[in-house]
Formats: sequence, C-alpha cells, structure tokens
Amino acid sequence: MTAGPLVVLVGPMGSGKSTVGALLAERLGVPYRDTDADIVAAQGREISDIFVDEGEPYFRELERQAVAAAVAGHTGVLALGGGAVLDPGTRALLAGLPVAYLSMDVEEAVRRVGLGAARPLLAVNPRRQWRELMEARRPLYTEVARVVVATDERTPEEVAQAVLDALELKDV
Ligand SMILES: Nc1ncnc2c1ncn2[C@@H]1O[C@H](COP(=O)(O)OP(=O)(O)OP(=O)(O)O)[C@@H](O)[C@H]1O
Ligand SMILES: O=C(O)C1=C[C@@H](O)[C@@H](O)[C@H](O)C1
Ligand SMILES: [Mg+2]
Repeated sequence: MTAGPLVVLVGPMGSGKSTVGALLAERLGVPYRDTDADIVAAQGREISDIFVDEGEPYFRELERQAVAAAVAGHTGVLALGGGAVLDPGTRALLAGLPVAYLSMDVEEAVRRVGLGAARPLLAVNPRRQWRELMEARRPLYTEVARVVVATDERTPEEVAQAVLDALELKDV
C-alpha cells in the first residue's frame, strides 16, 4: 500500500474543509494539514496579502508547490485551498486518491463566508462571484473527487460522518 493522505478535502471557500478536516482528523486519530495554512506559515503573511502584493498567478504557483509537498508528505487529513484544483498538474496528482468534494449551494455560501475581507475572490458582489467561480470549478471538483458530500443543512459533525461513510473509513 502506498503512503499518502487518508482523506483529501476539496471544495469552495467556506464549504467547511478546515472545520470538517479537523473533526475528521480527530475521529481518525491522525494529523490535520491545510495547504492554505502551509503557505501562510512559509510566507509569513496572509493569503489576502499575497494576492494584493504579488497577484493571483504568483499565489497559484505557491499553492501548486504546497499541494505537491503535502500530497507527497502527509498521511493524515489534508484540506486543499478552494482554487487548488484549477491547476491541471494538481488534478493529475489527485487521481486515485481518497478525495472528498464538500459541496454547498450559493445561499449557504453567502451565509457562511459573507463579505469576509479575508477571502479576496469574494470581496465584491459575493453572490455573483460565487456563481461564476462555481460554474468554472464545479467540473474540476467533480473530476478529482472520489465522493461528493453535500454540506447544506448538515452540521460539521454530520458532514464528517458522511465523509467517513462515503469513503468507507472507520474511525478509532
Ligand atoms: N456544516 C456546516 N454548517 C454550518 N456552518 C459551517 C459548516 N461547516 C463550516 N461552517 C462554518 O462556515 C465557515 C467556513 O468554514 P471553513 O473555514 O471550515 O471553510 P473552508 O472550506 O476551510 O474555507 P476556506 O477555503 O476559505 O479555507 C466557518 O465559520 C465555519 O464555522
Ligand atoms: O477559492 C479560492 O480560489 C481560494 C480559496 C482559499 O482557500 C484560499 O486558497 C484563497 O483565498 C483562494
Ligand atoms: Mg479552510
């Protein structure tokens, strides 16, 4: 058996990757890792600052490297940044891995992430930007996912359980 993440979570901003990822790690008794957090730690600045200072393509390259390092080096629960699947190399890397796509509809997204300045891609007109982002990304999340778990009207605990069931993983 090859070593690698036990679960990889993908999905849009606010779908609950960090919240559910931490719960899953606890349930499975393994470490949790988040590529957004890896980038912030390595860069010593927030993602919104990287977007403003260097632009999105620069961030995407940092993200590509962070995902490759985490997929190769982490055996626990791994959450990817919401846009990580935009990179074709990243999508190829995820092929065959236990990837769960956490989905949610637009109203739930606006309730959860609202107008938060920490999410630069939704800074202006979040509803419209959300729809546009999802039109481009839904096929990509679906392409890399082994399972799709809807998060609307579910608590984080219920989502974590649904991921375990869908991937046929047993907790400790
Ligand atoms: N199932 C849920 N039901 C209600 N609220 C939730 C649920 N999952 C997460 N949340 C809330 O939604 C917000 C976003 O969740 P979280 O930060 O885990 O998302 P994320 O996918 O990691 O986002 P990002 O891509 O920006 O890192 C948080 O306030 C969290 O408490
Ligand atoms: O969906 C996106 O493109 C992003 C999601 C976040 O996780 C961060 O990686 C960043 O804010 C970009
Ligand atoms: Mg997160």
